[in-house]
Order: sequence, then C-alpha cells, then structure tokens
Amino acid sequence: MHRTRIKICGITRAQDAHAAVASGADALGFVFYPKSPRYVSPAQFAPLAASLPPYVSAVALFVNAGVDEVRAVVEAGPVALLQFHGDETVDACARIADAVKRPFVHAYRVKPDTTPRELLECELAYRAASPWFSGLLLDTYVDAYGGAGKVFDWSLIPKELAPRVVLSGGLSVQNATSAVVRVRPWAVDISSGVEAARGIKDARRIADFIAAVRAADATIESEQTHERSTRSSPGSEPGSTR
Ligand SMILES: O=C(O)c1ccccc1NCC(=O)[C@H](O)[C@H](O)COP(=O)(O)O
Repeated sequence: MHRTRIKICGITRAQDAHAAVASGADALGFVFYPKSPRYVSPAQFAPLAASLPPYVSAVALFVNAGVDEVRAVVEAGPVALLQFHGDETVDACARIADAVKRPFVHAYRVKPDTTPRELLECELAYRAASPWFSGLLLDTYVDAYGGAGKVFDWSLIPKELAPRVVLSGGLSVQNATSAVVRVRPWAVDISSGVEAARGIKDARRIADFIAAVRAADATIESEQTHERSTRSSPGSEPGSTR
C-alpha cells in the first residue's frame, strides 16, 4: 500500500498539534529558529511534544544551531528527528547528531541552477558521513531559510532519489495531489500552505491537504495494482505469442 508520510511544520499551539494528529499527520515540526514567526522555545515545545500520541513524531528544526542549543531541545521533550535547515556543513550535522544521539534530515535548499547530479551527490556525501543521516529534505531556496511558501522545479529531482526524499516548499491543498503523483517522495512537508496566519495553523486546510495526499496515494496504488495485474496476466510473458 503506497503511503506518503506527512509532516506539518511550524506548530506553535496545542490546538494545531491536535488538529494535525486528528487529520493523520505522521510528524509535527517545531521551529527553534528565533527569527521565525513559528519559533517555539524548549519550554514551549515540551508540553506540545508530550501531548503527541504513539507513532506521531516530533521533528526539531534548527538553523545554524550549536550542539548545546540542540541538546537543550532534545532534553526538553521527545525529539524523534533533527532537521538542519541552515548552512550547516556535513560534518557539523554529523557531529551534532552523534552528540545527541538522534537521526537527522538535512534541508537542501534548491536554487534555479541546482542540478539533479548535485542532489544525488549531496545525499551520497551525507550518507557516507554519518549513520545518523536519515534523508534529504528538499525545500526552495529563500533568503529567510525556509517556510516561505515557494515551489521549486520538481523535475530536478532524480527518479532514483525521489523515494528517499522529503518534498517541501510551497506545497498546498491545490498542488498536493500533483506533487505526490509526479514526484512520489517518501514524505511531504508543509507549513505556510496550511496556515491562517504565520505560525497559526488552519485545521480545515490541514485536513484538506492530508486528504489530497491520500487521494494521490490511492491513485498511485491503483496504477501499481494495474501494472501488477498486467504483468501477471497470461500472454504477458516476454516472447509469448498468445
Ligand atoms: O517554517 C519556518 O518558519 C522556517 C524558518 C526557518 C527555517 C526553516 C523553516 N521551516 C522549514 C520547514 O520544514 C518548512 O516546512 C519548509 O520550509 C516548507 O515551508 P512552506 O513552503 O511554508 O510550506
């Protein structure tokens, strides 16, 4: 059964966390970048993360943070995954993840001149550098680092890489089905597309986004079922004459 994982990022309120969980989100993102309008402190994060039910992950997002800042968050609540979304080097990500013993995703911010090869080489470099590397999150390059609601060119994503990446950047209810059917990523990540205001999520938009992703999953599953039945039908073997 094809199932695209879904992260709702930039959670700041308990009611938004509950809405995301109720709609079926797999992960909630918490932004520890003080310049973001979605910033939460470790103290604000603790009760939000503690309220999450089993099998819904808390993702802690950082921009150029040091190990002490990351450790303070990890010690404040049940952080399942780190997300490095700044200019962190491969070695810095590996060192911090190893220090706090948490897996991490690296956010690769895609520019107009980014090439498919650069994405493949980036993933290889991170996978070689650390056993804590979980995958690439592909976002659109903006000056403010992230959460800007801008889409990048999805055709840049190599087909062999797509099943291992988190697709983000300007996703919305309107483009969710197209994004999942075209790219077929491991997961999708959304922030501004489900907001009523910066840092304030809209429960209806969250529900509609997740429904659109699930509709895309159903389309993919239907295609895969048809392909399997076509391959297994009599006379479909290579060289058969029936
Ligand atoms: O969300 C933020 O405010 C933010 C600030 C600084 C760095 C990263 C940030 N968000 C990272 C995310 O994972 C967002 O979900 C991603 O950038 C997509 O955001 P959007 O285009 O608004 O869906």
